[in-house]
Parts: sequence; C-alpha cells; structure tokens
Amino acid sequence: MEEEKPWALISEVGGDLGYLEELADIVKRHFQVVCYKDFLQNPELHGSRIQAVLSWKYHPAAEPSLLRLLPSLKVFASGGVGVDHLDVPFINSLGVKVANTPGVVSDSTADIAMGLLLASARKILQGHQIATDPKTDHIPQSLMGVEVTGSTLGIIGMGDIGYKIAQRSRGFEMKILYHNRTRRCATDEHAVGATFCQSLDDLLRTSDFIIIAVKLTPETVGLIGPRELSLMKPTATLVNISRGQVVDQDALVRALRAETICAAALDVTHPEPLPRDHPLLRLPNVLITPHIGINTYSTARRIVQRMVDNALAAVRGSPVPDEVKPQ
Ligand SMILES: O=C(O)[C@H](O)CO
Repeated sequence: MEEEKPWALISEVGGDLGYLEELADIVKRHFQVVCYKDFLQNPELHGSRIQAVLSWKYHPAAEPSLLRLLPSLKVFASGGVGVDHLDVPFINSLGVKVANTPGVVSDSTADIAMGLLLASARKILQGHQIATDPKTDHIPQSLMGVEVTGSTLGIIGMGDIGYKIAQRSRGFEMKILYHNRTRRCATDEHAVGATFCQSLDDLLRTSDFIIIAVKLTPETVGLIGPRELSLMKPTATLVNISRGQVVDQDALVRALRAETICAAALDVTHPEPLPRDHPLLRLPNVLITPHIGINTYSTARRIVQRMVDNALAAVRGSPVPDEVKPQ
C-alpha cells in the first residue's frame, strides 16, 4: 500500500507559491496540500496534520499566532535566499526547522542586477516611452546615457549573487572592485578579475556603478546612508537588488534630487511596495522594479523543488539540506 503523503500548507493557488498551477503540482507530488485560505476555514482540522509550510517570500503563516495553530509542524521551507521576514529563533523554539533555497536564485538575481544597471545607464525605459509616444518626433538630448563598457563596478557583498554579477560584468570589460566581510580566495578573484576593496569608502569613491548584493542583517541596515552617498561620484549609479533597508531611502531621495549621484535602480525598497506618493516614485533619475529578482519560470521551478526537498527531509527526520540557523 502506498504510504500516505504528509500534509503541507501553501499559499492559495493563484497566490505566491501557486501562481503557476505547475508549481503547486511539484509540491503535490510529495505532499497533500492545504491552501492558506482553506486552512483558515478550519484551522483545527488542518492545523494538527500540517507538517510543513512552504512559503514564497512573506507568508501570513509566519506569524507567531498562526504557527501556534500548527502543533505537528516540523519545517518552515521558505523560497528564496533572504529569511529576514522570518523570526528564525522563535520558529526554532517551537521545534520547527527553517530552510531557504540559496544557490538556485543567484543567476536570475544577478541577471536583474545587470538589467537594472544597463536600463538605467542607457535610459532604456525613457527611450521606450519616447519611441512609443505618438506626439514625439525627435530624440531629446537628455536621452544621452552613461557608458557601461570599460567603467568601474563596485560590488558590495561578494556572496554567490555578487560573484555571478562579477562574472557577467567581465563581458562589459568592467574594472571590478568588491567589498565583503571576508575576502574571496585568490583563485575566485582571478577568475573574474575582481579586486578586493577593504575600505567601503574607497569603493564608493571610485566606482561608476555600485551594486548592493549583501544580506539584510543588523550590520547592513542603513549601510548606505548620507555619508556613504556623499562619497559617491556625481556620475555614479546605485543599484540595489538586496533589501530596501540597506539604503537610507530619505538620504537617497536627497542625493538624487540634488544630483550628487546620477541615478538609482532599485529592485527592492522599504516598504514594498512603496506608498504611491513616495518621492522615489516621482524622480526622473530612478528606475524601480517590484522585487522581481528571482521571478523567472525556471528559477521558480528550481526554488519550489528545493523547498520540497528541504521540507521532505525535515518531515522524514533527515538533515535538512538548506537549514537556516539563527545568526
Ligand atoms: O531573498 C531572495 O531570494 C529574493 O530577494 C526573494 O525574496
């Protein structure tokens, strides 16, 4: 007789995890699935049998009051690499493991960083607007962009994503500087031609493009504040694909308004989305995307498969491949 599949709680199909039926199907191969809204209809019935939560970005089941309704829960399997939306020590204190999906998100996140850099430097969105505006019959001078090829790129945070960004920048013959808590080994540096910059200030002073790829931790909150922005060249562009909290947004607005830096391209903000009247949404030298760094079909499939692998391991009592330990 086939063994009964364990139960998992996911978001509603059409919601985050299940935005493609296909993604929910990957989970359903291994789990009996309860969607969040069905769970809320009858928390007593479902709560006692759910052993895994599979969550993509923020999930309301991460709230302590809800977690307490899941006495059989063994694992909170989160999609993506950042777990800043989860209270890991609290979840662990309930005997529940936390897992993320590092590695599988790096390529698509590095791609979006390069996409933002290029789109901002070469004013691709403004170009599209002009090209599609029926009233426009000339190309304004303001559409002159910044040359990417041969420029200096400063990468803040040289983990997997930062490294993939460096690999991509080589194709643009960029001079690559990086700042990281720990220096990469000489082989890694050589392979991408990256130079370690112990001093963040030096990196900020010399880079034409700066990409932030650090994790959100208490140490990185506000890492780029008024002082750091003031060190950047007036021709420099700041790209953030990490978390909004790493940049002091008020200071960024001031720097962009005063044009003490040239532009910013942000896949992340704080909060997300920004209030509709936020000044960052009105500035002509800002490009914003709604945290879509990992949003590709193949990355999504890999993430969900990885969440399933982590969840199954926890349910079976095996070591969880991507377990996140409290910092
Ligand atoms: O952390 C990540 O992997 C992405 O930013 C999605 O949250």
